[in-house]
Amino acid sequence: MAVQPLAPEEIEDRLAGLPGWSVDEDRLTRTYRLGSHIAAAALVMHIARVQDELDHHSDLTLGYHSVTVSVHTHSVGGKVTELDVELARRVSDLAPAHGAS
Ligand SMILES: C[C@H](O)[C@H](O)[C@H]1CNC2=NC(N)=NC(=O)C2=N1
Repeated sequence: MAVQPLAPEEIEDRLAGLPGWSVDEDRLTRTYRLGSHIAAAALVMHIARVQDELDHHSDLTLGYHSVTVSVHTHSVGGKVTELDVELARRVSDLAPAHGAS
């Protein structure tokens, strides 16, 4: 079955398992803080590799000591789907190894 937008209660349920993440204007988002700009850039690269693996891509904003991840699903008109939740879970799993918080 094709991916479908999640209902508001489904999004709340998924957010309960994704500490630090929130939904803003139909985007699943989190900002990570890192110890240096290079550490932040390395996190961006790691996330980019996972995104190509999943064939699902967030917008990544590289700051001085920060990375902001913002994702929705283009193919359903920019709503939050299970694909976004899966990417958020993958990012949550890999971020601590970068010292991200
Ligand atoms: C052809 C390719 O599978 C699609 O364009 C993928 C790529 N990455 C994507 N990323 C996101 N966030 N939403 C999509 O609908 C999407 N579609």
